[in-house]
Amino acid sequence: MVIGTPVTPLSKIGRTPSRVPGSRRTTPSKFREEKILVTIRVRPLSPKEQAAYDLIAWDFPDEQTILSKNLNHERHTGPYSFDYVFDPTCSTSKVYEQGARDVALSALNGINATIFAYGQTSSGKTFTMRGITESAVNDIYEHIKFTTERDFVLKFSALEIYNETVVDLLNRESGSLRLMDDPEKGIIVEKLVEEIVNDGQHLRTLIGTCEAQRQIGETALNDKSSRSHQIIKLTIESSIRENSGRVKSFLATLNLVDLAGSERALQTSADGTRLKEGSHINRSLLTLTTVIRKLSGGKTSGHIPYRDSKLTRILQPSLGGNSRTAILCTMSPALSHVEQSRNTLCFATSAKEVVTTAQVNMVIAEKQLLKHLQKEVSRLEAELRSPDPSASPCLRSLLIEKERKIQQMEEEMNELKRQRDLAQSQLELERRSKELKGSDHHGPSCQVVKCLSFTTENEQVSGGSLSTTTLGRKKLLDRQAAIRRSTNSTNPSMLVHEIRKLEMRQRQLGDEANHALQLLHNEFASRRIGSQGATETIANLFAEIKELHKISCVPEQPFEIKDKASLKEEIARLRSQENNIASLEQKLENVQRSIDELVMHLPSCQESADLRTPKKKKVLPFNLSNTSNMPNIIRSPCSPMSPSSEIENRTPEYNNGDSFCSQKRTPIRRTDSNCDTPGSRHSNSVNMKKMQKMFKKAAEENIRSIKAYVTELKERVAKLQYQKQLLVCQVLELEANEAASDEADITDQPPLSWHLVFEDQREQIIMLWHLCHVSLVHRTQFYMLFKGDPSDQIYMEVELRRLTWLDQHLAGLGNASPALLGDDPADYISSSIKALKQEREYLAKRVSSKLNAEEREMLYVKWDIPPEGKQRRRLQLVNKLWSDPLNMENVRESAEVVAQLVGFCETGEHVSKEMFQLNFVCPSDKKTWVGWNLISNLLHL
Ligand SMILES: Nc1ncnc2c1ncn2[C@@H]1O[C@H](COP(=O)(O)OP(=O)(O)OP(=O)(O)O)[C@@H](O)[C@H]1O
Repeated sequence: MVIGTPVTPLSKIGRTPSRVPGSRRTTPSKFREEKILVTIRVRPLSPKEQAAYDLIAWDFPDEQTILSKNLNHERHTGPYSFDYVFDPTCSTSKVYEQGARDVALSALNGINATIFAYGQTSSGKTFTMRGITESAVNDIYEHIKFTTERDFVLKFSALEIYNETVVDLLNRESGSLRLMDDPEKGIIVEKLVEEIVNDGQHLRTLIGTCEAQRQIGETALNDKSSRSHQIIKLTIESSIRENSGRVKSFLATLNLVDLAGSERALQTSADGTRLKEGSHINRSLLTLTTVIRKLSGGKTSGHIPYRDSKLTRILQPSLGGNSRTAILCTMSPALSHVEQSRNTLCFATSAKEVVTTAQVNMVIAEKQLLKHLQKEVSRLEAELRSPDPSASPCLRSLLIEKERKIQQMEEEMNELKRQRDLAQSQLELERRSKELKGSDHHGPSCQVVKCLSFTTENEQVSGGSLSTTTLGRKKLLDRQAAIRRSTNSTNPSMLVHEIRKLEMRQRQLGDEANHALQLLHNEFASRRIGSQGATETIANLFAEIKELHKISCVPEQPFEIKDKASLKEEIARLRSQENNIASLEQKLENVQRSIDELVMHLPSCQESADLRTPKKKKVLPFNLSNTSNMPNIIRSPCSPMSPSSEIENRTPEYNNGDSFCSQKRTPIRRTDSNCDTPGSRHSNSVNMKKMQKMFKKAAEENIRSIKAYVTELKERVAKLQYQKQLLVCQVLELEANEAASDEADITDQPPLSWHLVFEDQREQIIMLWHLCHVSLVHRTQFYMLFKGDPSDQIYMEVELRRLTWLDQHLAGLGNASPALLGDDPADYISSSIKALKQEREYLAKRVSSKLNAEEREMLYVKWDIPPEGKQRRRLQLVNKLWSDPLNMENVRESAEVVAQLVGFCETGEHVSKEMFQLNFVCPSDKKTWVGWNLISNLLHL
């Protein structure tokens, strides 16, 4: 039978706290107050009593109550209530189970316990205690047998108090032993032999020896009357080794006390020695009764006469002290002993009011540990006050680590500052450009982000992530090129419809580019400025734009898709378009470069303008009064987003009839309209120098404005390209679905090659997560969910595309035109880094609750985290998570740890693949994308 932890009935919990004599000997952890467990055992009538036709004088209406039968027609005695009342039929094992076991086994858990039998002579104390002791010994060894995680040491000692003399029952020769007050341990019996118990049998032998040594005498009531109080003391120490390596020990004593019986000299017919014994017995029992009575009155201070007898001195801790206590009161049922029985019941009634305050006793070693820890704390405090790196290697390495981090942070700050300065200057440019554009808030710049433009394979990516490794970056550049090349798809009608829409926009872009070029041409032609080179450049640009227009011109077709063959045709057409888009991009690049060249020519323009002053006089469209309207005059051409009504060039106030300025939607016509107008004639009277200066300024601004616009066009083409790629992703998804029903479709994607592709893509994704400061939780979820299953293909592709795009965006932030980012671009990166930092802090808080001590320790050792400061270690631990994108071991372990910290498992109980949905909705809809959200929200995807 396995012995469980003893439990005290709630009803036993007392109210009155009491002093704890003897509690100083060990380190108590917590104490609990409870009343003494008091039970009554009534033995059967003895043969002698039966022979004398004695009657049973008591009734037992229930298990808790006893009352007299009123056989002599006297008044009723009782009823008396106790924790249990055992009638003459009850076995000793039942008495043990209900009246002693719980208390006795407390000693196994470091709580002192005392069980004693009290009663009139010959009432059955020794009989009962013998059975109790035997059962307790059995239970204790049973418990030890099944509690393998703890080491137990049992020590045995025994004494008797005979005629107020304490005698060692294991060593009678030692004579009378003295009682001593020990400040730590309370009352101790000097020189009392304590023997270590080997096993249960050894213990039984020792108990037997003591019984044999005990003073027994024959009285009229009992042939073998105990003439002394016997106390068997079992000290139980148990130790357990905790995870921390600290040994935790409990120490408690179980006292098994068999008191001598109270007796009446008359009844026992005692004389001589027996009379003397009886008088000592009675006196000590009287003291015990007094002590119990006083304690039961709730007295915790004041005089309690413990010292009036050796019995009460020794039992002091058990009576209202640091002990759980059970008193078994035995009585004869006989009518002839009813008076003594009443006394016993009175004693029991008092005893049940006594409250003890038992505590779990930790072994003194804990105090030593505490002292040691205090010393350690003082030492560390002193070290912190005057850090001496040479004194502690750990501290030194921490300092080095800190310095390294500070340096790294400084570098990051410098980089961010650099990016901020760059962005500020770009913002300044944008501001000026906006001033020129006046109230037009609907132009393409409102919709487009500069960074959408793709880099070529050979192009250097500037302003990229701070911790990019060359290897990782090179792979990503390769990937970007690969993405541009990749187009393989089938063609559902919906997608074709989408693609056609995009193509329409593409055509519009071509138109706008054309307009831009014409405007540029007109600017130069009408002013007759620029060199021969500039004229040639413009001519070339025209040709290119024409070409561009031709490319993007797709004949309108109905979108209806009839069968699979036509789907394939459409896809094939799209594939051919891919190159056209690339070439469109290239051409816009050329346009931009050409414009750059023209801007370079501006100083010479000024010179030539000065030289041709007389001619210019005739053609100058401006005078001083219309400078405020200049932004309206030199606005960019309309975009598909801009309503035509907003793009008209307003007529300057003072030149209402000016043909140049009054043209609507067609600034080109300015060249056709002769500047020999009333306005121009009026300008002849204006100071020529001032006009020249103004013209030069206007031309400059105009060209810059066109340049900015072409940049935007380029961006929009890039975005178009990206949108097309996303559509291709969707086609891939459909293909994957189709594959389930049509195996032939996947024959060109053998499992082996997919596996290799998967590994490659995963490495790239991991690197991109790192570069783009993507949330660790997102990384972990994705990593755990997608393990290379063929159905993961589309998810991998999409994740890669998203990240590639985002990475390009971040890399382009440093040199992109501000194009309505609105805020400081450096903020985007820093806010992502900040979000990641917050996420790490959040994870650090979960380390101690989600990882057990062993797991933590293992990771600390594995990741070389010095043993300094719990909190610091946790933070260092989470800082190592997902910190090395090239180390797949680190990646795998990081994913496992983060999964454990946030509490999701590989089976995807809390996450699903659908979370990484393919329809490219704004990622802000996804709850888990902490870092990604911040960035992508800003991109207006
Ligand atoms: N519950 C019982 N069932 C049967 N016999 C019992 C029971 N209790 C006691 N006896 C018998 O009664 C007699 C007296 O018991 P015991 O010696 O235990 O009394 P005691 O209270 O210890 O007396 P004393 O104080 O004189 O030592 C013994 O012969 C014992 O076997």
